[in-house]
Amino acid sequence: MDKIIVEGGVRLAGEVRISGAKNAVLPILCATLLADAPVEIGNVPHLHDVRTTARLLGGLGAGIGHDIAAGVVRVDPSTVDSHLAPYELVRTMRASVLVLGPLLARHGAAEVSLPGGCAIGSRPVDLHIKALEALGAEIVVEHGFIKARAGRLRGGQVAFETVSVGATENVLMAATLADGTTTIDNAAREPEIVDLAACLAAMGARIEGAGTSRITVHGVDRLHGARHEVIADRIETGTFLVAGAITGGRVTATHARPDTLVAVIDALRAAGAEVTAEGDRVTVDMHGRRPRAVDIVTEPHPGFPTDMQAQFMALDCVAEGTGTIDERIFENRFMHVNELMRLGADIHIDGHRATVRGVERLSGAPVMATDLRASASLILAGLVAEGETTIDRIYHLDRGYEHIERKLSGLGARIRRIS
Ligand SMILES: CC(=O)N[C@H]1[C@@H](OP(=O)(O)OP(=O)(O)OC[C@H]2O[C@@H](n3ccc(=O)[nH]c3=O)[C@H](O)[C@@H]2O)O[C@H](CO)[C@@H](O)[C@@H]1O
Ligand SMILES: C=C(OP(=O)(O)O)C(=O)O
Repeated sequence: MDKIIVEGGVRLAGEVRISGAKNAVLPILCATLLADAPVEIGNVPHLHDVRTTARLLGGLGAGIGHDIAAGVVRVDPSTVDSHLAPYELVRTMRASVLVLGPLLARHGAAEVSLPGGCAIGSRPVDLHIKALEALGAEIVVEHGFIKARAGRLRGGQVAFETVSVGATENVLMAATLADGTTTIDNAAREPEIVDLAACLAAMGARIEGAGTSRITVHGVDRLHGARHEVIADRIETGTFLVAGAITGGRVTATHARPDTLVAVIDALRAAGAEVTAEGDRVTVDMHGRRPRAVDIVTEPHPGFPTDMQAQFMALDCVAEGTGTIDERIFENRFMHVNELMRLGADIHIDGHRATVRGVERLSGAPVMATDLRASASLILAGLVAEGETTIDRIYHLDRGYEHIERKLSGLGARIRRIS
C-alpha cells in the first residue's frame, strides 16, 4: 500500500496550478445521464473518485471516453440500459447516490445502494428521498437499496429542514425534466451547485437562483448534449494556501476561483497572512512569520467549509496562541486529532469543539490517514514537523487530490510517495 513521506522544515515558495473541483465534477458526471446525446466535460481532475464515477456510469450502460491527459470526459448517456448503482461502487464513494435523481427523471426507475456512514459521520440520505418524493417519486428502502419509481416527475415544492449539498443536487437534477415548476427552499449555496446548474443550463435546463437559498426549476421535455468546464477546486486551493501559511512561505494558486474562498481567505488573514487575489490567482504570503491561532466555526457556504476544518486545525497546532475549532456539519469529523497529537499537537476535544493550543514545534512520526481532508491535515503538519512523517492509508488522499505530492514538490517540499 502506498505511503507518503514528508520531511519537515522547508518554507514553501512558488506557484501551483489548481485542478477542477472533485465536488463539482462528480455531480456533473451524474447529470450527464439526463441528456439524450453526448456531454463533454473539461477541466476534469485525475482522481480516484472520477474513475469510480466513470465505472458507475459505464455499468449503467453509458458510453465513456476519458482522455486523462487532456482532462476531458465524454459521456454518451443514450445507451443507458440499467438503473442499478451497486453496493461495491457506492460504498467506496458516497457521491454515487447522485445518480438517483437523474435515473429517476430520465428513465423512471433507479435502484441505488444506500451509501452508509463513513469516518466523518453517519451521513443519512433521508433528505434526498423526501425531496424526490415531493416530485412524485415512489421510494422504498429495502435490503440496503433505495428503490425509486416514477412516471414523469411533476414539479413540486421542496423545503429542506437542513441544508444539504447532495440532496439539493439530486432534486435540482431531477426537477430539470419534471412536468412543471419546482421550487427548492433552504437550498445549499455552494459554488459546486452553481457549477452543476451551469452545466445543466448548457444542456437546456431552465434554472433560476442557483447560488441562493431558493432555486426555481422550470421542467423541460428533454436535455441535449453540451460541453462544460468544471470550476476550480476551492478546497484544493485552500489546502495549498494553508501549506504556504503554515510553513511561513509564499504560495500562489493559479487557475483558481478566489471569489469562492472568502471565508477561507478571511481565516488566513486572521492568522496573520497577507492574501492577495487577482483574476484567477490568489497568493498567500506569511513573510516567514509564525501563524496566529484562529477560531473556526464550520457552516454551509458561504460560511467556513467543513472540508477545510482539518487543514486549519493543523495550522492552529503550530500557531501562536490557542484556537477553537467548532465542527457544526458532521458529528465525527475529528478523526485527525489523535494522529496530530502523535506529532506532538496539544488538542482537547469537548463534543463538537476542539481547543488547540499552539506548540513551538511538532515532531515527525508515523501516522495514519482516516479520511480525505484528515490526510491533507497530516501532510500539512508533516511539512512543519521536525524530521520525517510517514502517512499510511493515503488512498483517501487519492480520492480528492490530484498529484498532491508532485504539486507540493513543485513548491519546494521534501515529500515522496513509496509503494
Ligand atoms: C461529493 C460532495 O460534494 N461532498 C461534499 C458534500 O457532501 P454531502 O452532500 O454528503 O453533505 P451534505 O451537505 O448533504 O451534509 C450536510 C449535513 O446534512 C446531513 N444530511 C444530509 C443529507 C441527508 O439526507 N440527511 C442529512 O441529515 C449530513 O449528515 C450532514 O450532517 O457536502 C459536504 C458539506 O459541505 C462536504 O463536506 C462534502 O465534501
Ligand atoms: C467529505 C468529502 O467528500 P465526500 O462527500 O465525497 O466523502 C470531502 O471532499 O472532504
